[in-house]
Amino acid sequence: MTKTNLIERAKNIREHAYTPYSKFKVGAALITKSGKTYDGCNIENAAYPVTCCAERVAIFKAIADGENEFQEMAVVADTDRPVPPCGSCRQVMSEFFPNDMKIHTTNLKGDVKTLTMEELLPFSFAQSDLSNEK
Ligand SMILES: O=c1ccn([C@H]2C[C@H](O)[C@@H](CO)O2)c(=O)[nH]1
Ligand SMILES: [Zn+2]
Repeated sequence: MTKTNLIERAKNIREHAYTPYSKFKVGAALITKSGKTYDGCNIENAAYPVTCCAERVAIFKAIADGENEFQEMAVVADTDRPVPPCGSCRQVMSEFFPNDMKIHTTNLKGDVKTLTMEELLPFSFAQSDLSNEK
């Protein structure tokens, strides 16, 4: 799958975003090493903090489906600049994405900013940091 196709998938699922509170729709598309795609949109809740971002919906769908090796992700929103994933999503991404994995952040105007996982969340807290705990 090309970067353009992945971005197109993110744009399509963005239409399914459930956003009665913010009206801010986000779409994310994730491709696994084996070539499967998992798309996500943000899903809000009347209890605002319960909201789940598009990126995490896509990742959690893949994990629940038994997939845990990832290749590339695209994220899109109607923003002036390519939409920056939030801190919670960056942390979840860093749990599953290799340091050199590419994340294409984009907007409806077609601006694209591609970052590696390492660039998106440097010096991230990881499983290996827990090793001294008894
Ligand atoms: O990268 C982002 C940034 C925000 N949101 C969602 C969360 C909430 O539903 C709305 C406004 O923050 O956008 C995402 O899904 N991904
Ligand atoms: Zn997020």
